[in-house]
Amino acid sequence: MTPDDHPQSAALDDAEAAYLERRAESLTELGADPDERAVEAALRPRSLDEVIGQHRVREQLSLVLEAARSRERTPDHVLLSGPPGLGKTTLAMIIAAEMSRPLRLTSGPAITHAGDLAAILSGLNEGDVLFVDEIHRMSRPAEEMLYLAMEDFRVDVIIGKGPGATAIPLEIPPFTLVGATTRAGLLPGPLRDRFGFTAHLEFYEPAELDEIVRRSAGLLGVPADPEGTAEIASRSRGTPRIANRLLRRVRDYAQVRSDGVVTRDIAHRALDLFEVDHSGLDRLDRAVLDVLCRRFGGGPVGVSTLAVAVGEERETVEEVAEPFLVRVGMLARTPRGRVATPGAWTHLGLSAPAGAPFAVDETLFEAD
Ligand SMILES: Nc1ncnc2c1ncn2[C@@H]1O[C@H](COP(=O)(O)OP(=O)(O)OP(=O)(O)O)[C@@H](O)[C@H]1O
Repeated sequence: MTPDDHPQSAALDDAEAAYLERRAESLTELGADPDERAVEAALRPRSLDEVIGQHRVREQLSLVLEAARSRERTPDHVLLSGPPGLGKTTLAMIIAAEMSRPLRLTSGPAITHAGDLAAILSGLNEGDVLFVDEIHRMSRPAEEMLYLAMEDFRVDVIIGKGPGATAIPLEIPPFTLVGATTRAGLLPGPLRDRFGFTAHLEFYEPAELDEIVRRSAGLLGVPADPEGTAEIASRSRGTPRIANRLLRRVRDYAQVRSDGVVTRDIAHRALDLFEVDHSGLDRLDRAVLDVLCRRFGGGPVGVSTLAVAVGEERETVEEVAEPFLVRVGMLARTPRGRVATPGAWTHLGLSAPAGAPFAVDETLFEAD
């Protein structure tokens, strides 16, 4: 099925195009190339049935939506958390499509004043789905306004300042808020508690990524053999967005340097060229491990220091590189800072010095 076959396609495409336009600048992986963005949009699953992996979340969400449909009520508010590129925006779009309702999209950093939020909320119609990306970055006053809106479908708009200020209550039609965050831990308890359904998206297994790459290759009309897609999947850091991006780069390589077919050898050569290694680590991942091992003897070292040492924003190291390195067992978080595991030393082809943290006291490490 092509994206255009889907009944909600037109409505989604408008919302999606406008939203992606606004956040293009911040999507470092996607760049501002309109063609790349169009391809990314075309590859998005349009219904829960098309979503690959995340079986539990899919099943839970399907139940929540079906129950709401049968009661003819708007579904409970939904919080989606997990590292970038795992499908939070895609799921928000699907929630709206499955409820046959329009999706309104905004993001936490765009809501700097409570008034910004009041304007968005007052423009909603009954049953609309409001997607707030990076919800943990909303301003405090807006957050407090959102509590009331989520619970009572009402906000108090404050007119004036100081002792003369008056609160004017404003009714809002019932709506569903879908919040997305890479940092669920940063959400204040009262906000988290107001979501009726919370789902944490996990990194994908290689077999699931392989299915995603095969589906995307099919949609893009890229001829690929099974070993070729498996090679791309195994180097995609457990992340569908990266899998799709690597597929596009391997396709480029296959077209320019070969006969256009994605084989294992072509994928191998292309990904080496783009500095994605066999475990899927990219330049930033390797830089983090390199600095940690070579400069700080394996740690422990604070994440801010690590970020400065690799020349990246703290958020990027914390939200992009770190979760993957923890997941593949190369980095651990401890109360005293980040430390390299034996796997990190092996990956870099180095041997851990006698005083490296893991050799000293394993009880230092937190369970997660
Ligand atoms: N389960 C899935 N099955 C197939 N493709 C997927 C799946 N999840 C995500 N994708 C693909 O990965 C791309 C990235 O997904 P999406 O933009 O929803 O991620 P995200 O979690 O919202 O990331 P960010 O927080 O960085 O915006 C989508 O274009 C889609 O094609």
